[in-house]
Amino acid sequence: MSDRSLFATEQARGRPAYRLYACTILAGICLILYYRATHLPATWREGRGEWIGLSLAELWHAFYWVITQSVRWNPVHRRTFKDKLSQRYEGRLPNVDIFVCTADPYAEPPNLVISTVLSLMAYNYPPEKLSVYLSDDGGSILTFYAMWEASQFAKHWIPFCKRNKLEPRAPAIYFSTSDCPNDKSHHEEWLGMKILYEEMTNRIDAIVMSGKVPEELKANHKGFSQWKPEMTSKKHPPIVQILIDGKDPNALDNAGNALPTLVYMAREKNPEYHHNFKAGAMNSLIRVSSIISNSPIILNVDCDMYSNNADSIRDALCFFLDEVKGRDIAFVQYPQNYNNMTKNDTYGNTLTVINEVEMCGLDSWGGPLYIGTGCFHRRETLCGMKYTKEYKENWNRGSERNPHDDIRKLEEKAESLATCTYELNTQWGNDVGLKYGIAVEDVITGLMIQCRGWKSAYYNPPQKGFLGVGPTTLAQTILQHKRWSEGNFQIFLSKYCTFIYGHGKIKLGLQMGYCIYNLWALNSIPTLYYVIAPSLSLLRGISLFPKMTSPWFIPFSYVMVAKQTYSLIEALLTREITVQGWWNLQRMWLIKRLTSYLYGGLATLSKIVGVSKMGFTITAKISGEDASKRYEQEIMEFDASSLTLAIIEFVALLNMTCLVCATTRAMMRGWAIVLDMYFLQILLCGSVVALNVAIYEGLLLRKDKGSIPWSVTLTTLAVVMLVSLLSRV
Ligand SMILES: O=c1ccn([C@@H]2O[C@H](COP(=O)(O)OP(=O)(O)O[C@H]3O[C@H](CO)[C@@H](O)[C@H](O)[C@H]3O)[C@@H](O)[C@H]2O)c(=O)[nH]1
Ligand SMILES: [Mn+2]
Repeated sequence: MSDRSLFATEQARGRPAYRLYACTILAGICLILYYRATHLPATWREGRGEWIGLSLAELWHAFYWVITQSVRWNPVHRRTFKDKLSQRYEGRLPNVDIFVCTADPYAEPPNLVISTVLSLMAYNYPPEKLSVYLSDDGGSILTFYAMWEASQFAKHWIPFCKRNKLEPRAPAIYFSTSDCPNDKSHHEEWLGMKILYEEMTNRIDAIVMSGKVPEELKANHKGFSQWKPEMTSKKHPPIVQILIDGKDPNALDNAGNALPTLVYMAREKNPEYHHNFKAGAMNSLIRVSSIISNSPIILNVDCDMYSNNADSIRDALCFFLDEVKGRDIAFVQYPQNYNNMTKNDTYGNTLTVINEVEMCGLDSWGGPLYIGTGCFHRRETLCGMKYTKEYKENWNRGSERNPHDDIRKLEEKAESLATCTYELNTQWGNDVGLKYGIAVEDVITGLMIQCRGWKSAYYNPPQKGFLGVGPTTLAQTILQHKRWSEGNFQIFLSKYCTFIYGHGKIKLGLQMGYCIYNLWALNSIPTLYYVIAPSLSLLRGISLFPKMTSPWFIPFSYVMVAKQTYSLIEALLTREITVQGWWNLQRMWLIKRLTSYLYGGLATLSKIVGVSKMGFTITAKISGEDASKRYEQEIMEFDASSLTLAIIEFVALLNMTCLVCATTRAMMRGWAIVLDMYFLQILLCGSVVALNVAIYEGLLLRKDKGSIPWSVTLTTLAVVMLVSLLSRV
């Protein structure tokens, strides 16, 4: 590492041990496959069909396991040297634009949005170099009103944060988690700020509830006049309002310092033109910002992802400004962390394994995926530039506006860049900007950037950079993962399939890494088969695994036990997952495969044959009081649709039935014989039952609103009985 480096890359510890372990698993898997191929039952009555099915499922799992090794082979961790950055660049730090996306004032309350916006405006960074843009896909005057309030409150909030070095700088979070300081001098200031903040949020809440902004308030800003009664969220002209112009010498906070620029944008909406969801919003922001601030660096966050670390911009710049290793870095991705997870993470939403293990592994092959939020980009690479050795960034770039220019004229020009027709017959959404047509616009865009020769870096500091709101019910979790698995599978089936499109452009390890997610959807069928066929065979008295006394028993049991043990150790080593949390993760692993991935896969296929169109269901950021209480108590909320629940319940009840039958048989015939014949099958079936205890509770024991309706329980029970009987004929 040279002295001038602004960041360091370190290899994760324990790799030789891991690789040794991986080799033993690989050997075990080969033996299993060999055994399957050479011990095919002679007749169909003896389970030949099930055997073949099981072999195929195991073949798939073996392949998928190999794919997942890419990200565990050589993980790396990054460290930054911010003091060196300040020493060398303090006076000439580049301008930074920040893009925040919101889409619906009711699903994403304006108070949540502005708390995020305020946290970003208060970064520990020269305010005159900072511009924050909000894209409002709801085109709502309520959100605009909240933004206007935020622009006023910022004058108090930003100096308060900087003076007291607060963390986090999202007021909603700060005031709900910190207590009033004891010493008298700060006491008053603190209380005053809290009251100011609460009065503002109360005003905003009241206006959001009433659904309209009172006339006398509209007089406060010219922007309100842009809204006309006939406008709806689906049909309205483009609106751009510069709420704070950082270039205006009079735009100062109450300590006399400059303020960051703050811009509200609602791109034009018209049902006749497809708006391409978040990708469309981002592309409009790229254009609108290009004439207002045009900074070389763009940070992109979702409206719920507030800044939790005031130094994140400086950290990210350590990567970009490193003269040797930073030249080819296109984006710096932070992990997606949530602030609303319970201790044992009922729905396995913390993404800890992805954040702490897999992203670090991807980083060693050329960089993590772009995951849509908490990501710093170079403007040029987002706009389609290819990497060449000669490329030199112009860090001084920024719009050369005259502070006395007519702001309304500038806004009008910006509005003309955010119309529905602007992109017609252009490369926007294709080679320029974020890519359209794929449900995970972020992943595909990042992949295309990497295939143009760029790298990315993953930065996961101990003080988390960004925190957002994760799903809090089963239905939301399933829905989010359906969108993700659908979009990822879409990539795999398109011409952007990493093995083809990425071939020769990105490393094989990275191609494999992408496929971990691209192939989520395909995991559903083999998993479904694996939790049904062996259990049904158990019921029928067909043995599908080697006897306990056979030497082949060893590879099977080794792979099963060692993989689970490793997964538990990996989880515990992150220090963020409890044992109970790991167990919940295993349950969700099963549930996601049986629902999200299955539906995601089907949705992709139906889109390819043209039956359905792409959608983007926003993840809810608020939930009812009753449901929130159960969430806090870590009680599962079975609010998913009946069909979704039916699959989970079917698998749970079927395995229960099979386990009961096997136990009865063992009691009649003697445990020794039955265990020898069926040990692994019973183990598998028993594990599924153990994982599903929470489901049985929801089905049979609980009576609260979050439990499973009796109609669904009875229907599934009837189907399970029918299937069990039929299978024995
Ligand atoms: O038409 C739309 C739909 C969504 N959004 C915004 O997109 C963001 C992400 O939506 P959310 O419902 O929170 O989805 P998540 O599943 O939490 O999002 C993850 O996955 C998405 C891709 O599926 C990425 O775009 C996100 O950045 C990533 O956080 C939010 O800020 C929305 O306001 C829009 O701006 N316009
Ligand atoms: Mn989100």
